[in-house]
Amino acid sequence: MAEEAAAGLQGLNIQEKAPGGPQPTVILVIGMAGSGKTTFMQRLNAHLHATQRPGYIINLDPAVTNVPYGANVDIRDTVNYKNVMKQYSLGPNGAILTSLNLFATRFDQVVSLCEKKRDPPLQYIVADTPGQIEIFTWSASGAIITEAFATSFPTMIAYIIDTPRCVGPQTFMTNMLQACSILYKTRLPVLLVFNKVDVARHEFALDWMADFENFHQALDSEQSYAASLSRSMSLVLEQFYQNMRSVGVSAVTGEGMEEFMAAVQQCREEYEQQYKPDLERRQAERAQLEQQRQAAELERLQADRAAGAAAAAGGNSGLPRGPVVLDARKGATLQQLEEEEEEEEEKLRGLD
Ligand SMILES: Nc1nc2c(ncn2[C@@H]2O[C@H](COP(=O)(O)OP(=O)(O)OP(=O)(O)O)[C@@H](O)[C@H]2O)c(=O)[nH]1
Repeated sequence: MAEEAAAGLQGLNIQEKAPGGPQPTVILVIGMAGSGKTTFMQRLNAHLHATQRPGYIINLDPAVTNVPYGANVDIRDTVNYKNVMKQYSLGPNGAILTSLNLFATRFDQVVSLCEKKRDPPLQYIVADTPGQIEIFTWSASGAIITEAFATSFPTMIAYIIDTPRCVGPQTFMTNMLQACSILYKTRLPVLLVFNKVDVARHEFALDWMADFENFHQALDSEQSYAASLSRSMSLVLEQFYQNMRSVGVSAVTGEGMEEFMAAVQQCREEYEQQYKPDLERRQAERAQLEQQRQAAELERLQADRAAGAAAAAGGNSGLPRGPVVLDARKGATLQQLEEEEEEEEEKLRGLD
């Protein structure tokens, strides 16, 4: 595995694929800057090792200076973020986005690495994403990477939340809206991971999600426009909360990690029952549309060829050969018109 990381993606020759057995679950770790993604990755990696669940760790953050967990694939081995910044005269966020775009073009190779036969077989593939959340969730490269995983493996999103910061109802609402938008964009199972429970317990958040009146009470003291927006949004999000799984963890102490693993299993089941049939339906629809497009193209091509052949057979006049009835003179054929024309010419010659 170290060799793969050291080699980056250069010159990979992946031939052996894992046989039919159960596929590993992909956990995409997403969250706002400072929510504790990297620390959580480190904890999860340690937990997988301790409980003997073979995992494969991927770092997709090109700007991170220190990766405290041993990544099997690291975007930094393939793309140099600082060079990208210089070469394309970009700022830090533009360079992260461009690095991710460059990496996405070769992501099929990462998927092949994940599919490679191993003994014991992989159970989990965990990917850390850039701290600037929108660079992954709202970019084409983020969508390509997510879809590449989701079409190959059971995939879910672990949305990391900084619990102590969410004690403020408006920060809580901002986090919920982000999670909701990710759910609707990717359609993948999303697990809300309330991190840092060693600093602040997450039960208040569960309470707000279970009953919006409790959330409104928390907002009572605030009269700003943002507070009233949060109040309205809590009603909109009621349905979203009902379908949402959540778990409280501490990436520092390791609390809640087994509950997290159990929730991941439930998300995997949800993927199999809901996302996969939907994905297969969308793929079938896409294939049917492609078939229809090809049939229409073929028909157009055949019509063009037929018209071309007819034009060639009609000589330079461009008119089809034979006694074709012309519109301008009802009943007159091309032959008749030519004869009449000759007669006219003879008459004129006679006059001369
Ligand atoms: N007390 C406590 N602190 C935590 C926990 N998880 C992370 N932290 C701290 O939160 C800060 C941010 O953690 P990171 O893991 O760097 O967060 P991140 O989301 O990867 O940050 P970016 O890469 O900048 O987006 C660090 O100081 C961590 O030590 C936790 O469970 N408990």
